[in-house]
Amino acid sequence: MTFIFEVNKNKFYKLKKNLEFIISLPGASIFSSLVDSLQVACNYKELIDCIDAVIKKYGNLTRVIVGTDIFIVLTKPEDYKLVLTNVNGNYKSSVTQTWEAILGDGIIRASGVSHKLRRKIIHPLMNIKYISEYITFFDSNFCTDILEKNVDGPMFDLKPYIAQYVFNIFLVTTVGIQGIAHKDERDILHKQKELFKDAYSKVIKPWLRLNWIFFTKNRKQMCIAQNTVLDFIYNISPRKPGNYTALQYNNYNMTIIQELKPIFYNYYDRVEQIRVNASNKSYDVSDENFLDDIRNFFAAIQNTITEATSFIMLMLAIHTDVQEKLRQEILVTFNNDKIDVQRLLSMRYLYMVFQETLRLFPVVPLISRQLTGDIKLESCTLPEGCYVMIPIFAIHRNPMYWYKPLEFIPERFSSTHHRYTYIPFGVGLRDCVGQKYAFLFMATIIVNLLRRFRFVTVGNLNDVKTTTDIVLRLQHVKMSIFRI
Ligand code: HEM
Repeated sequence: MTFIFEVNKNKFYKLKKNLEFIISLPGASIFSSLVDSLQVACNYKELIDCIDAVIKKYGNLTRVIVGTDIFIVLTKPEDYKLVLTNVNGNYKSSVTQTWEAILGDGIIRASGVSHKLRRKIIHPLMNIKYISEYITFFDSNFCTDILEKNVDGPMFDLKPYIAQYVFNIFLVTTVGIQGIAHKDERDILHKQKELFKDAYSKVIKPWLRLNWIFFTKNRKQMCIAQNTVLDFIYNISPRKPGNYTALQYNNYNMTIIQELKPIFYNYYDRVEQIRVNASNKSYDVSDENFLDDIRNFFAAIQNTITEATSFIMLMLAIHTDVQEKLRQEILVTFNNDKIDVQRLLSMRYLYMVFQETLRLFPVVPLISRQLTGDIKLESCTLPEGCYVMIPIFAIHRNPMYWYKPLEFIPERFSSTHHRYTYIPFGVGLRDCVGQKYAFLFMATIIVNLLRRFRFVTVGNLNDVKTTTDIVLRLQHVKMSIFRI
């Protein structure tokens, strides 16, 4: 009894300390934060626009309410660097609970020892040496061949074509499968997208988390969507947990590529090594965790690369001078040769275009944490238990750090900038493990597209329409293509 009392007293004091700190911060009143939060929930405002407006008004270290939680927003590089590189800033915030249907207990949501172990396994597998082996798969004619029917035709949406290509490359590089039955592909991608939208809705409209009240048609659809994606992952996984049985066994028409060691085969070898060597048996990756990590890679690769490549292609179609300059670099570097990593990495202008697009359109626009201990900043101490948000989108468009922040100027990356004002892949202990994979894959697509086609669109940067769920997305990528 005394123990329970002590534990609750402790919790109460932590909460009190937390609230007192939040209220002491300069910024909008809790009441007006609540009004902003309701406007987002009712979709009168986009979350990232709302956060942007709050920061513009109140600056660094302010507060916003998202759903049921109050977040402290950090925009000063020195401050968020201290949080993201501190072990007390290693836990994801409550927001990620709503991502469970998409990510399960995979590495992106995991915390503590389980996260540390899986990151230790995955991180080395994503270095340039390993990723270079996948270049021959990134570099396929399929990427350009599927667009042939649109040459000299009317405007069309490029995004579904990129999504189809990314799906194929995800399969071959992670689990070594080529030639999946195409009838399922659209359905799986569509259901994954619905799950993303649903997870985001639950963040900003917390009442939707009460599944038992809202067991509506939508909830049933989400259960079907979740099971479809899980079944797909189960069917493609090289290892299957004993206690999971696919609802539908899809006998995909697939070929296993023998000459390649895909990411999750390497991953499993490392798990086996740990099992043999570890004296502590709890230091292990369960088969369920293994499956969830494939599911996380599916979500990460499919969504970030499809959206980021779409943003780059749209920027090139709007800024035809940049497109031409990049094409010249591509022709000088490769002409019609097969793509290799050394030459890809030598292309400075391509890298600038990549960086500038992710500055304006960071496909992961916000990151958040819940602190597991106090963190001392220069101006104050963030208390244990508080929620912290780092608005990458707003930081990348802050005029204090960027000259003409709303313009697309790849050349700005020809000179150095403050290391922590540009963070599309996050920073510190949980930064993106897939950044090299992302760059090499996207760079290969762009080289192949630009040396075969010219891309043209109508409108300018102000006409670009985005939406956010967990990822920043383009609504569509309408353009025409012509042969070079
Ligand atoms: C343009 C493409 C991408 C962008 C902008 C991006 C961005 C990010 C960001 C900002 C984080 C940090 C999240 C946080 O701190 O809470 C992250 C984490 C992560 N990313 Fe990416 N990502 C991209 C592509 C990829 C790809 C292609 C993969 C897989 C091959 C991947 C796998 C991951 C994983 C597993 C994590 C979690 C790392 C951890 O928590 O330890 N990402 N990504």
